[in-house]
Amino acid sequence: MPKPPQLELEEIQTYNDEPLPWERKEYLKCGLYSIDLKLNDHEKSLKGKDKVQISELFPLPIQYGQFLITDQRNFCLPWDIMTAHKQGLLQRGFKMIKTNIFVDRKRKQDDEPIVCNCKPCGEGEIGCAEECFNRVMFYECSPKHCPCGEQCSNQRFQKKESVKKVEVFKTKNRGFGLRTLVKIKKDQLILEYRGEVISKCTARKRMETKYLHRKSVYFLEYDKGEVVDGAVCGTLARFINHSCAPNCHIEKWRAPNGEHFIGVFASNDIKPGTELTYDYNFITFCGAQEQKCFCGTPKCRGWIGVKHRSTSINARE
Ligand SMILES: C[S@@+](CC[C@H](N)C(=O)[O-])C[C@H]1O[C@@H](n2cnc3c(N)ncnc32)[C@H](O)[C@@H]1O
Repeated sequence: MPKPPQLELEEIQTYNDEPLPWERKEYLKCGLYSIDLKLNDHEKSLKGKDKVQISELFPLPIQYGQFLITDQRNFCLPWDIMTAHKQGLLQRGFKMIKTNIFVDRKRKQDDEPIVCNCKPCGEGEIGCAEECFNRVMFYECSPKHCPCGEQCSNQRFQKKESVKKVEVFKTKNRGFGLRTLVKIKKDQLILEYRGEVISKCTARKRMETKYLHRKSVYFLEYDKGEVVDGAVCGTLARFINHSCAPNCHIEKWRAPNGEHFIGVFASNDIKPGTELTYDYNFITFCGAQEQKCFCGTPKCRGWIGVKHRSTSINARE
């Protein structure tokens, strides 16, 4: 059996904003441990340490605890953690997450799903193709309610049908970028852009504090008054750079519970080894102001972000 890599417990993320109960739960679920999130007396006594053992944060049962700590077993890291580790993402303090984290409000739970009028199809046929009115409206069908059942092809985000073989690489002058290792077809969903869903007010606060000296910004408009922040956690989509002549674009799809899926889609067929890019200017990329563009294409406009538009976080409120 191959030896599992030795993972250092990561540096603890600290958040200055007082967390709400569901936010704390969501962070813990996603493995983002923060000293500031745990405020009982025992945890407070741990403050000031750079690194904390998980067993210190969650005291283990008396009889079983010692066994859990000392027992050694081989294990295989899950694919996404392993990939992130190999690409050095863990060291950069970035976590992959499976769903968005809602920081300033609760996730919507039971919105009335919109059901299409497609006819159930025979075995081997594809349901909810181009004519499906949910698809036309950029709504994903609900697995529980769609008349096409298992054959519905309009649940790409929910079925996580993204391109798995992509790779983070270091560019010459634009930080890290993302490229595909496989052929991608026009209109294919490449990746979901996930992160923390925050209000524009929180986004502005973050810009003025913890992101003040950061060169890279990871905000993407989620809904009216809200943005997805992919800086601390998200998917590899947050490594996609801007280009004035891009090969991808962003689409926003409605989820059956009333939330949204933000996706990076292929604008044309893309060959393996090609860097993935989209145009930040055609979607609100709050905060990415006055950055020089180094996309290097003949169509380059010289700047990325919202420099020449009145859509910054401040201007919108
Ligand atoms: C969403 S991040 C993209 C990933 C980023 N390059 C990284 O290393 O994490 C956006 C940031 O990447 C950089 N960037 C993206 N596209 C660029 C471009 N065409 N020219 C210059 N910088 C770019 C800018 O610093 C921008 O704020």
